[in-house]
Amino acid sequence: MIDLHDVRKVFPARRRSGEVVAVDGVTLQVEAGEFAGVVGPSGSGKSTLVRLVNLLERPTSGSVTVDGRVLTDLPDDQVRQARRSIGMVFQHFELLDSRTAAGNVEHPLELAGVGRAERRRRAVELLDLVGLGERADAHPGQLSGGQKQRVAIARALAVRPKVLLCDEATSALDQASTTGVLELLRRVRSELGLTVLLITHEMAVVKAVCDSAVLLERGRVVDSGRLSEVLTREHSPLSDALLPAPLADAGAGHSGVLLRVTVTDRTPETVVLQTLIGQLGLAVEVAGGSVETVAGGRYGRLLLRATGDLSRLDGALRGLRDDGVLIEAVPRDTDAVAATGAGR
Ligand SMILES: Nc1ncnc2c1ncn2[C@@H]1O[C@H](COP(=O)(O)OP(=O)(O)OP(=O)(O)O)[C@@H](O)[C@H]1O
Repeated sequence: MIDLHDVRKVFPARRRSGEVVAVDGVTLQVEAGEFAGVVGPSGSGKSTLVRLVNLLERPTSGSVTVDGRVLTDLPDDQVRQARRSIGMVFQHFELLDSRTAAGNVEHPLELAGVGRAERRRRAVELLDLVGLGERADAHPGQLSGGQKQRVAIARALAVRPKVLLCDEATSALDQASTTGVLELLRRVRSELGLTVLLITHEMAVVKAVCDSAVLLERGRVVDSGRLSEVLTREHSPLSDALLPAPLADAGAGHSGVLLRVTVTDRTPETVVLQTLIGQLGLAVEVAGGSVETVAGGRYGRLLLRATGDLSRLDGALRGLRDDGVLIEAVPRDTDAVAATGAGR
């Protein structure tokens, strides 16, 4: 549904001479119906990338294809037309203060030449869909942040887009509103069969709603994949960003062996504990880490400390790894560094 090929965007630098390469040769695909996230540190090119998808920014080079149309081949007037099948939601809502909630939702329909009665009917329907049917006549100043974002989502859906772009859509919201807006986005994605591309700097947002994610750094894709696959990787920039490593001092200064375990749906920690405690008779404690539910599966990273007769441990670890369990002993004299992944 969204296909970027070797896209590059170069801006003239704002406060100095020279250029800024905001997006540097990005190739990515988002399938129809997929909920994809783009994450990365500040300045990594996320906002620019999302604006390249609907050609709010024209790429310096490379191609952008949405729903089978190569937007980068189209002249500006046809791009404006094509943009109608792409909705966009912004961090700060960008609602018109002078208009009511319904008036804001009607706005893109007005621009598209839809008649008054049909506009109103559609606005009421969409405000119902986002749970704001009762507030159709409220002005943005009378609505909470979460409600304003719901109006903005209804407005983005007014022209029946196939693709919804979300630029830090929950970054200005408190936790409760964030949860509500993310649930709404998931629901409209399913009910309307949308493809969603969401950019965020918050990993929790990606874990809550995305099927797949792309990690950007300095305008380049450094890692990507479906979450259910990324989270089963022992070491990767994206899996490290999504699953926090155990605390640095979790294992320092203690006896026994520290073991780092990546928990996945297929290899739950019970398999490891059964081997270490049940078969080897070791005492095992959790020295750090967490396990959470992401994309419908259980994933996490645990740091275990095993004590007792360790003579058969190496063989047992080999057996576990042969069975697909992601487990490794943390080298003794670099416990703390290795446990955080900082030594990599
Ligand atoms: N219109 C512009 N003119 C010049 N430089 C720009 C322009 N837009 C973005 N940049 C630069 O491009 C780089 C990427 O910016 P962008 O806003 O896309 O990153 P980001 O990952 O969204 O950052 P943040 O999370 O802080 O919003 C930055 O160095 C930024 O200063």
